[in-house]
Amino acid sequence: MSENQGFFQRLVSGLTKTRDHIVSGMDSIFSGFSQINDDFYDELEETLIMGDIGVRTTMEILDQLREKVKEQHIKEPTDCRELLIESIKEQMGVSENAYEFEEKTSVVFVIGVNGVGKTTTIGKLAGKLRAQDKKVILAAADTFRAAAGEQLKEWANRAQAEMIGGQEGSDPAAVIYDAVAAAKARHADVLLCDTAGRLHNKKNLMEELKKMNRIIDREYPEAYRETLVVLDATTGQNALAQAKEFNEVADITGVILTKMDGSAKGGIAVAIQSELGLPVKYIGVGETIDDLQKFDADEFVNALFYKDSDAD
Ligand SMILES: Nc1nc2c(ncn2[C@@H]2O[C@H](COP(=O)(O)OP(=O)(O)OP(=O)(O)O)[C@@H](O)[C@H]2O)c(=O)[nH]1
Repeated sequence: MSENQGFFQRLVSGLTKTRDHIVSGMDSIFSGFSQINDDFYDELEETLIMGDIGVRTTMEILDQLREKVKEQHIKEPTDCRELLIESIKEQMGVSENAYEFEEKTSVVFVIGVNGVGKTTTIGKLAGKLRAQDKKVILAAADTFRAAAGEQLKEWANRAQAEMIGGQEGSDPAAVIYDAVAAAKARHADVLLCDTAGRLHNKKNLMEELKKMNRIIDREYPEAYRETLVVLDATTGQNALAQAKEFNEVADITGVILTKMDGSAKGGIAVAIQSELGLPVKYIGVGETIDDLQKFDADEFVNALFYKDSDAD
């Protein structure tokens, strides 16, 4: 098995629950109807919405499908499968320069509510960058939660990255200041900042992020900037709502969706890209350091719909 195929198969197995939830339902509609009629479209609509693809996106996908069916004089419901896959891919678009920060001297803020897998994700990302021989420094600026610093330290050790901060209750802005000084002095490639992304006080969160951003603007203006929000894919529509709220308080440049392996709600990746215009950049497909994958919309849809072979 080539490395690429292995990667695809891991994605396929990570998406098992989502596939069972969305694709099996759709396939039974394709085979269960003998003609394309309103009921057929209604059932597809329900399955897509239940699959967390989002209401607006579902409507657009179905409008496109209707158009294509008409244009191409399609009569058989089973012939709609490929058209539907095409439409889902079109909804997701492509984002350019998505991974530029990996190549540049950069500062990456990572935000997200408790328990979404933020610390684990930062550890995985550090591991990924270290594997590319990058010098990585972690800033433990989530200073509210007890043990957050310790947990991050464990990941820093695992990834062989340095960590700055970690004192519970210290000022996050001071941690960022120290971390920037360290990043400059040690010529780090990427400074990954774990921040306390608490949404229950949006004003405070906004102020805190602004303060940290001002420090970087002043002390490290040459650094490339990235703000990633971590969302738990098992929470479906709730993850979409969180992304929306974070987007109101910060200039989010991308999303990391965790726990795709345990989620039946992977369709949320489509909704986040299509409804919010936020690129999903990585997905978490397990708990170990290697379980973070770059997100490729085409590959994602292929892994959902063509589990046995490479669709390209
Ligand atoms: N299956 C699976 N589990 C994951 C994934 N990412 C994180 N987890 C697990 O989710 C749990 C929570 O992860 P943490 O990294 O502690 O979450 P957090 O968001 O940092 O939480 P706080 O530090 O409390 O804000 C841990 O048990 C992780 O192992 C993933 O992609 N797949």
